Amino acid sequence: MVTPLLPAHMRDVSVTRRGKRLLGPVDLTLGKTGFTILLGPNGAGKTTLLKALHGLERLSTGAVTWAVPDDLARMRQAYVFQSPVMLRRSVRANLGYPLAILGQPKAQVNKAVEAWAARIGLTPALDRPATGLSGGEKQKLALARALIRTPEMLLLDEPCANLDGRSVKDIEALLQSAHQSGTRIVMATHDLGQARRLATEILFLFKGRIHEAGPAPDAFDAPQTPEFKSFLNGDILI
Ligand SMILES: Nc1ncnc2c1ncn2[C@@H]1O[C@H](COP(=O)(O)OP(=O)(O)OP(=O)(O)O)[C@@H](O)[C@H]1O
Repeated sequence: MVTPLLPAHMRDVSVTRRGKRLLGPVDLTLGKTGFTILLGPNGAGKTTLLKALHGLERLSTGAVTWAVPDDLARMRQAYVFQSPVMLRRSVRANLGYPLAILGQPKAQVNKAVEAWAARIGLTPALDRPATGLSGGEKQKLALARALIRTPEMLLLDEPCANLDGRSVKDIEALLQSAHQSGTRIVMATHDLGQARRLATEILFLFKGRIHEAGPAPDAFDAPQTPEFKSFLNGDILI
């Protein structure tokens, strides 16, 4: 039997750069299932926390541990950046890339690519350069490219920033479906409506620290900290 990736633990994690603490100290356990939404004002440390979890940030103190060794843990996660990074190749090559580097046979890669292209409405664009897609199309492609190898954990940094309603709806549907299929999701967003629609669990960050953590309906209905209350009221936190 394959050892599950989760739970993951952040213990006393902090990130300091040029004398400024960007994150922490943070203690956090991510359970085996759930859709965690990271909320917080600009500069609260959401991106830093996501990167620290994925091993992209040098930690100043503490450690992130998974139920499997770090190198295996990394391979079983996918990270979607706020601005999607496209290979200067076709949509087909972008979508198939994660499977191709795993050495999967071409026919199998093509089958998966075509199924995912159909799901995200990009079948007609398969042989066009990915760099020419619209913002919404690029973000859907980035998400499909992350999901094509069914990661156990998906980390997303504001994947819907600057997208129109149609694209947001499509991306949320893909995320809901991945969550229902068992992918553990941690996602930063500025959009409270989106957080209410998607979250099973909320983490509210302010000045690099977690101020609120808990099940989503409770956190929204009865916020425990003055900072999260103010944030939900739309106040400007400084
Ligand atoms: N490499 C770095 N060196 C110095 N400061 C940094 C570095 N990276 C990020 N910061 C600062 O760290 C703080 C936290 O940034 P982070 O991007 O994690 O916040 P965020 O909550 O994701 O913000 P936003 O919602 O604006 O994306 C910010 O004040 C940012 O300017």
